[in-house]
Amino acid sequence: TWGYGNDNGPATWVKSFPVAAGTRQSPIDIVPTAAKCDTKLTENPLTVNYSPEPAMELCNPGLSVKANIKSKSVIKGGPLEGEYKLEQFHLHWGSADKQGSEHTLNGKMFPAELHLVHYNATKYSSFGEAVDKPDGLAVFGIFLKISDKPHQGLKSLTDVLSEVQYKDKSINIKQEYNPVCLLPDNINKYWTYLGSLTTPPLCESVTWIVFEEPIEVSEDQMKAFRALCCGECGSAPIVDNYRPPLPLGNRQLRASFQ
Ligand SMILES: NS(=O)(=O)c1ccc(B(O)O)cc1
Ligand SMILES: [Zn+2]
Repeated sequence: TWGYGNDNGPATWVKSFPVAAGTRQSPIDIVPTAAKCDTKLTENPLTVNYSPEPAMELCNPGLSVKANIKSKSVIKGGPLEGEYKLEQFHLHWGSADKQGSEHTLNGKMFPAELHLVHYNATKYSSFGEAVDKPDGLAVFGIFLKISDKPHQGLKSLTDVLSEVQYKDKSINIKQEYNPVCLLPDNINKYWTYLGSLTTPPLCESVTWIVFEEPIEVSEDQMKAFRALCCGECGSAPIVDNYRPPLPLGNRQLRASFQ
């Protein structure tokens, strides 16, 4: 099956998933000077209405770490038509701080990138129905950068990652958890473009919203992600689970700010 190794990594995915060679693939390199500031985005601010998740499920599907959301947490506005409901969030990270993010900023990689995955609940009745529709999904991309202080919101998760170290392990976070704690302070400054899932099946169904402001995490928190395993005890660590950027082609990258 697909992965991030030499024999099954991003360059091989097109064999089983021809859309990998499509015209609206993700991630991309974000070049702020090439983005068009669109006042329609500022006039219609992005609104986030997240709710606390009691007993949030955290799992290790083998190539990342993922939290599944059951409560009604929704977003709308900005580039979105209708209301999009949070389905899950997960991350991509590197084996070292010099790499790990999927989107890049003027060619620069961040140590990690957090994805909050939403589906168009106005038009579709489930994530599964929305996942392959051109207006089906909206994903928040949030860059992580290293600081000397841990990220408090992520700490509830990084402190228990050892309990989902191996593939198919899952736990419930006892303390109720509101994913709003994962967002940067300023969500009014973002870039948006039409793209895809960054892993197979690579569906071209995502309106990407990538925030300018990173969230700050500690080196110890990065080490906790890098200690997760792809399989059972003794299997390789989950690291470098990122797809490198694809050409923007003739897509328009829009900015919500000057
Ligand atoms: N990495 S991503 O946010 O583009 C993403 C989200 C969901 C799925 B999926 O449900 O298969 C795959 C990739
Ligand atoms: Zn992702």
